[in-house]
Amino acid sequence: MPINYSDHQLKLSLKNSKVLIVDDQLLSLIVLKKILSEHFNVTTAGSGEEAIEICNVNVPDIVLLDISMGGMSGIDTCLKLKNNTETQDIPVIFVTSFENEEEECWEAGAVDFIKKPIIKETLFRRVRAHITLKLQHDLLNQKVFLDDLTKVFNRRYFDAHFSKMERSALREKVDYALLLIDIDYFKQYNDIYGHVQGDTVLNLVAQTITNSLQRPTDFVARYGGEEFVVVLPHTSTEGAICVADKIKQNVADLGILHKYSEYDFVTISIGGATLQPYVNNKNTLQIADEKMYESKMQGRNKVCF
Ligand SMILES: Nc1nc2c(ncn2[C@@H]2O[C@H](COP(=O)(O)OP(=O)(O)OP(=O)(O)O)[C@@H](O)[C@H]2O)c(=O)[nH]1
Repeated sequence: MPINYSDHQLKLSLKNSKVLIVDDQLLSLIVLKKILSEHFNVTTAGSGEEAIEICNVNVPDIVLLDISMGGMSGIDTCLKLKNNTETQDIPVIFVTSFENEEEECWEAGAVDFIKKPIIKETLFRRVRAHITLKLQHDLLNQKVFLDDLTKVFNRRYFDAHFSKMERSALREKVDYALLLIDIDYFKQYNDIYGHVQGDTVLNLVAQTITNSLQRPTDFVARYGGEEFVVVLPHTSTEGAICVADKIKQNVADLGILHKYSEYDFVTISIGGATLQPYVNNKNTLQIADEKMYESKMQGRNKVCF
């Protein structure tokens, strides 16, 4: 089912959408930028290497890529973007004056290509069409992968991304950590204060966990009713314990009264596990779950690894 933006919303999103133009010919960059910056937020890069750097820091909504450049070619730049989970969804349009490179462009993952000499109206309309599709795709993803109540990622997102991430961590031999977080005595909280207040607490805890994470690649998902899972890529056990302690403290510091709890406030129990590809490849999720249970057994408001 198509998702409809209102005209006003769409215009606003298009105006703010980020276009990256990559070309090693200054004149081409100037011409393309002049046409597109009337409608979009345009950045330029003079090489494939620079484009990759920009995309890693500030992901654009679309990339316009010259095929033949000194240094990294357009095709190699595109392949590099498509091989990185953070940048693989950026649509890439090739801009070319060559006739016989179409096949290679499609194979590299391009969504389209535009032939030189550039026709102003064609360029604008093609770019606009692809950005509109991208915005609709992002909106759909948001609806499919966000938890309605807390607005953090949902279980579906976690399941979809976790196994992919676990495989890439094993392949690249890097550590990553997983935290399972459960609100203590939440059944009693609902019973005493009511479900509406319970929902408010779930929201506050979700936001507190989110605010405790610092790296853009870290993420939190609602794993079940009152349970959250945090994924910390490229993180050692020591680092993950620091993050877990911080989350536990920040939730306790909210000071949400809970008469039933021996701590008098809402607290959380955390179980953690780290995947160390050189040492083990055990099921991190299962270990984190067992550790979380250990935290409960040790008196709650604890972190166990
Ligand atoms: N308000 C609210 N409550 C929920 C939601 N999802 C799950 N819950 C409640 O969370 C409670 C979880 O209770 P239990 O699994 O027994 O655990 P607990 O009371 O937190 O006890 P411990 O985990 O042992 O500390 C249940 O009462 C669920 O109804 C939700 O979306 N909103």
